[in-house]
Amino acid sequence: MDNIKIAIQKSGRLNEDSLKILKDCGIGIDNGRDQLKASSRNFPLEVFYLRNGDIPQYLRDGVVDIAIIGENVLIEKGEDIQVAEKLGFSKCRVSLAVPKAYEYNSIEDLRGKRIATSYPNTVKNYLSKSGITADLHIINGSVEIAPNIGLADAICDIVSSGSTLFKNNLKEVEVMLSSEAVLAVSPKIQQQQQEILTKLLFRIRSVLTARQSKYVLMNAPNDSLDQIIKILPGMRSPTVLPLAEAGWSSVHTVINKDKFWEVLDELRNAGAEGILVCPIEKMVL
Ligand SMILES: Nc1ncnc2c1ncn2[C@@H]1O[C@H](COP(=O)(O)OP(=O)(O)OP(=O)(O)O)[C@@H](O)[C@H]1O
Ligand SMILES: O=P(O)(O)OC[C@H]1O[C@H](OP(=O)(O)OP(=O)(O)O)[C@H](O)[C@@H]1O
Ligand SMILES: [Mg+2]
Repeated sequence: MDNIKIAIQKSGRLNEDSLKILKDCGIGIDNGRDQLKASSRNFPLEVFYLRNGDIPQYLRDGVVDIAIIGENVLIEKGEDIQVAEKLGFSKCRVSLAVPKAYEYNSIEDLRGKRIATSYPNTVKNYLSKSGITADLHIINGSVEIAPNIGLADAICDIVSSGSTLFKNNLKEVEVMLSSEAVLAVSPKIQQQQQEILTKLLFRIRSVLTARQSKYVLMNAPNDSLDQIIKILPGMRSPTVLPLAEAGWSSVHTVINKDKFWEVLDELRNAGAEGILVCPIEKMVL
């Protein structure tokens, strides 16, 4: 069987988490330093290490079959390319920002202004929805410095914690889109590679579901069991096993990791004790 070719970012913010998700899928990659191409030893997959910004074109040309890429880059350069799955890491937004001192009222304030950005199509499309055009200065990095050196009146760039904006005396005024890493698919993918992709997606989804979930165990007095079971937002009904001590049971379930803290107090008030929360490695629904 032929391999499926996957592009991942060579270096930068997506590289480590992209390799990690493949590893969590049980895909071993012999990763020679400075290698631009590597094969898996136990899955029909070949990895190409590329620049994030170049990946849409490689997908379009069919040089690679799939890729892990920032959704924001697809929106900017590859609206024709399909997303197979959102991967839950490298979450950020693409926003417009202006100097802190500027009294911003609405998008109208940007009409005819100079905007520095690496995302010209995204900005143009966003402004055009309000019938606005601006003077775009396309730069590849350190965009946030542009207003301070007199190059632009506003910027459009990636915002995550907001600390880069803060350090450069800027404020976020419009969130144009939210982004995360995604698995994108070439429009030229062949049948054989599509079959490998189906297998890979099954593994990825099992990993993503497991990352979202926790295995929770607790001891509970039998007369509180009904109440505790009602509180637990489980996959299905929890497992209840008798403890050696009469009148007590052990309750096991799987819950969404964000939900755990929400229900913890309720569980304790209902009489649950010795609550254990364990990570789950893979979860097949
Ligand atoms: N501060 C951030 N927080 C979270 N995600 C981010 C952040 N900055 C960038 N990203 C996401 O990670 C992707 C890669 O960003 P990074 O800065 O590593 O590379 P790049 O300069 O966009 O790409 P290239 O590989 O072409 O040099 C971005 O497209 C975006 O989706
Ligand atoms: O809101 P924050 O948490 O400060 O993150 C936003 C910053 O992160 C990215 O830059 P990066 O560090 O990737 O540098 P780069 O410009 O060289 O890509 C992005 O271009 C912003 O500048
Ligand atoms: Mg960056």
